[in-house]
Amino acid sequence: MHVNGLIELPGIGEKISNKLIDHFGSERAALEVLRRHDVASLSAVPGISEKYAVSLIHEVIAQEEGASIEDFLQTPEAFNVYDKIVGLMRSYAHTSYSRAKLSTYIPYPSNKADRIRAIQAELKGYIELAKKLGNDVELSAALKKARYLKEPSKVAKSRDRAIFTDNKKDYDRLLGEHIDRYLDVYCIENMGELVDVAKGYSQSLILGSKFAGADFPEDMNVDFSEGAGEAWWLVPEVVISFFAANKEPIEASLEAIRIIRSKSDLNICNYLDDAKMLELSQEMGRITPEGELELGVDPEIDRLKSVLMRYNEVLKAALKKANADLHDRMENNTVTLKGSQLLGMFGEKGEAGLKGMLEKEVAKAYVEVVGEAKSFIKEQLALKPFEMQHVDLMFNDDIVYPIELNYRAVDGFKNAVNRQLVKRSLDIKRNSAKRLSKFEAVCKDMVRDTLEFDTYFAIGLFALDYDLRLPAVNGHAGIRVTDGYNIFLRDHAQKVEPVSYAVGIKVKDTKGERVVILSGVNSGGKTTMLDLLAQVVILGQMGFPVPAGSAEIGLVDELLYFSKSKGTLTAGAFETTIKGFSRVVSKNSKVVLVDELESITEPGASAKIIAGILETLYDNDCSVAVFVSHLAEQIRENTKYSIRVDGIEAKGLDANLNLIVDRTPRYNYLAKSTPELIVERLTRSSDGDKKEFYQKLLAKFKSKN
Ligand SMILES: Nc1ncnc2c1ncn2[C@@H]1O[C@H](COP(=O)(O)OP(=O)(O)OP(=O)(O)O)[C@@H](O)[C@H]1O
Repeated sequence: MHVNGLIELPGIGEKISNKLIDHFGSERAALEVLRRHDVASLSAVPGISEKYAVSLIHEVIAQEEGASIEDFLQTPEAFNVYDKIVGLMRSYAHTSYSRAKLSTYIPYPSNKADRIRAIQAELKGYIELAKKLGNDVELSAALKKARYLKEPSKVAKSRDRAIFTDNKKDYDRLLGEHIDRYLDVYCIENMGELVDVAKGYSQSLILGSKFAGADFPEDMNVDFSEGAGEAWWLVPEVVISFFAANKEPIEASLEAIRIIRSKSDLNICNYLDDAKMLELSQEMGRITPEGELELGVDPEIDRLKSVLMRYNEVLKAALKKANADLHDRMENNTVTLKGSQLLGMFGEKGEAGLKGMLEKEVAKAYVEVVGEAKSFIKEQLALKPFEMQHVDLMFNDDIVYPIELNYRAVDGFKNAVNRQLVKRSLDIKRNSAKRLSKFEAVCKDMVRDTLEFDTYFAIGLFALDYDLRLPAVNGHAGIRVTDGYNIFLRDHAQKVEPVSYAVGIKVKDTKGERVVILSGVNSGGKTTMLDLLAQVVILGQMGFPVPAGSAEIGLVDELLYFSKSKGTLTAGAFETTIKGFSRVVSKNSKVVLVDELESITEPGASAKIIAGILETLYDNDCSVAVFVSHLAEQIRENTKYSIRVDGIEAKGLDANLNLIVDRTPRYNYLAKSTPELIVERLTRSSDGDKKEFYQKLLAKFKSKN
């Protein structure tokens, strides 16, 4: 892009520029978004609507290519046709990225013939691709989930872990990499200091060899980096967070690429071979969108997690059962006291003696019940011997009833399990982060290319659905449409009749006249024909396929489309309209389409004005023009130029006396007007005096022709 700074672009003031820099992080990043024509990212900036984003991209294109959409589409009606076409096309996009991006394609002027042909060449492949992949529901589902990758929300700083380096160089590097956003980082001189500071953390990550082999206190959890302490080792959760936050679009892109490659010849994202695709998708399958490890990745982690989740409920159940069992066992017990034992109660040892004696009676049952409770806990939580040591401590050796748990021991148990989980998760996350970290840049490219694919694929699908074909493109202004149809008629109830027409290009029965009048019956399809020609010019000059069995366009620089005015204009509006027509004077090559200009004023004056405009266009070698008018004869009377008149004729009346219209214009033919046909219908459907009267009127028409 030739634009060096945001502020150089029209439409971007200081306020917007700051907003963009703020949102994208730097001016460079913002310019990159503009350079990519990425409307979707641009319109995600607060305060920037999609419409404004599209207009900014059009400015960028104007700077890059020296071609602006306003230069080509010279009238609101021309814009309207463009907007409607793009609107139809957008409905074929699967992603909001491509939907927005489709609005950035513009019709190019004639000096961009190479660009137009290059787009045509690229689209040719995508039209073929749409035939192969258009009905693939899996591809469509995958593409719908693709979207631009986002930065993950910030990972919270860990209070459990800290990094200790033994040298200033590593320390400065870590700060430079902003690792201190996620972990405390220390540069430590000696062992004493290290042990002192490390006390505040449950895990100490040590970089450098100074402390290797040193005697650390037993309760200190130390981890030595084998390498230079890269991000994946120090803060694997940060590396993983990017992939976790973007799990859906990354996996969707992988799936889309897999389908595209397996069902077509397109080697999309060729920098990612099948082995790498497999590795990436396996790694992605191991993490959850929250950045945790998926269930099943490591059975030990699953077990530890399940222990932490269920231990409370299992302990409660064990306790309840133990108390019930003890109660049941003792319920049927009777104790027989010998007389001496009974008397002993009143002796020196008193009640204590009796309790000691009774304890023996309960002890067996108590030990058995507690033993069963421990086994139950072990079995339910699948505990390991080391964890069972904590469970042992939960039960009192001395008999108490009801049996109670020692809650300090329960806490110790929970902490021990948690420590194991944290350590093991860290190890496994490090492995994942190490493997994933090499894919970060690749993922960005891959998702971008998938979204770009969807943009062209949408055009391919649109072309397939509307049966569009690439036109032949040549240098001199002209349009030929064979078996064309107006795409805006698609949803009409009537069957669309294909039409053929040419202006500025020689076909049978013409001399390739560039400026013509199109006459015809009311509702014959004249406006529909002008719309079709506008569609062909716009799509053709975008490098896109057009709605015709075959078509040829001579490239021009401007399209001027003027639709029918709603009635006679006031003097002021009339003046404005004529001023609008003064644009035809420019020497630029152009296509001019005008619908019934006569209705702006009285017929006599209109015919003179139209004749003048036609002469001006006639004198410009590189203009083509189609004027729809009912005043063909009067216009011809007002000019010495030989202007071709074509006509959409009603061939007559059918058995029900309805008009039979041939929608394809007949060259060099002034079509009968509807009034004449109506008089003919009245003649045929009446008799007697009335028939005679209608015949007389009809004869007037005939004599005029
Ligand atoms: N090729 C076609 N196939 C099917 N229907 C068509 C075709 N062309 C036009 N029509 C239908 O005929 C009707 C009249 O078309 P249109 O408005 O283009 O005629 P018109 O000649 O411009 O009429 P008017 O002289 O009243 O302005 C519309 O409903 C349109 O959908």
